[in-house]
Amino acid sequence: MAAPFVTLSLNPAIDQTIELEALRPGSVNLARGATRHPAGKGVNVAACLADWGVPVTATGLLGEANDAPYRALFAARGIKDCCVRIPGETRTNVKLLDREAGATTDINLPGTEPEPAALEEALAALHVAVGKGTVAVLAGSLPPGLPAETYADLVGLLVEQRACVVVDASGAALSAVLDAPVLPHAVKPNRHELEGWAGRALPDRAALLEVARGLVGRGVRLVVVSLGAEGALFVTAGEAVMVQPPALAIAASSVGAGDAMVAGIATGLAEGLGLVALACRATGFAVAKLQKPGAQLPGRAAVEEIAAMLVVEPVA
Ligand SMILES: O=P(O)(O)OC[C@H]1O[C@](O)(CO)[C@@H](O)[C@@H]1O
Repeated sequence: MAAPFVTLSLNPAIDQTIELEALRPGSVNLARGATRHPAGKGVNVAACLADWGVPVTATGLLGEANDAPYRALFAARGIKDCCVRIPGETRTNVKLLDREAGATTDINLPGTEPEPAALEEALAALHVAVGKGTVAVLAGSLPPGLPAETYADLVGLLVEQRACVVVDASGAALSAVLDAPVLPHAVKPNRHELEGWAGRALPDRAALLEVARGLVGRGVRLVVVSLGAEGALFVTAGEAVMVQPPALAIAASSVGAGDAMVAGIATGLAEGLGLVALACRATGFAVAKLQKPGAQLPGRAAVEEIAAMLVVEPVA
């Protein structure tokens, strides 16, 4: 039977977050401590969906040598584990959390090139899980050796299966998706990723809106541009709104806030929410995540409370 929500993680990562008083590049830095979380964009989206309380299937690739934290995560959150194991380890990405600056420096490794048979098996598992009405989330970088068109080709196949496809990718993989004849239902670039696609700086709201509307004009039904502390811009054919998050202190970490937003978008699409409600839901997910380490939401009531407080501004 088709799953309601499916995520694909072809290049997951264990996030090692190292907490520093202040990051001093080029010097010896004494850490306050470190934590490790099973992560990667698709895994993070799946974890947030599970916290929201909807059934979710995780597909993709995991290194068999260090899959224990993923097994534990999937078991604890009730996520259906359809990930294919490959020889070796899932990469570890390092996040340097600078408490003084309130900023995180990400050091993301390339990951492991999968054998063609393992990739084929992972994609077969994705197609088995997906059916009419499934919200399928393709998120994160591609591992070495995979062509940039990997997501673009998958979008075509998943749309044929009548899934609602959401893509969170960057660089050449995002460009290939946006240049393909069959487009996903929704994309969520950040400013930098959208600038990469546009080939120019997008310094203000007007510039972001113009490019987002261009994508909607090409056939993407929903474009969400995440802007960190500034909030996010949500654009469809008929409407555009900006949601500004409250000026909250980040209690835990900002890593994965974009993934939480993608999970919120996925639930909004599954429920057929209007743009304003979807924008508040998605931003509510992202803001709620900031209060927790790793990809965790504090629970439906807390997310809904945050979503209800958000200021939504129509954008012309
Ligand atoms: O797949 P990418 O683009 O390398 O990003 C992976 C990183 O993104 C995150 O999912 C946060 O968005 C981290 O958990 C992870 O380390």
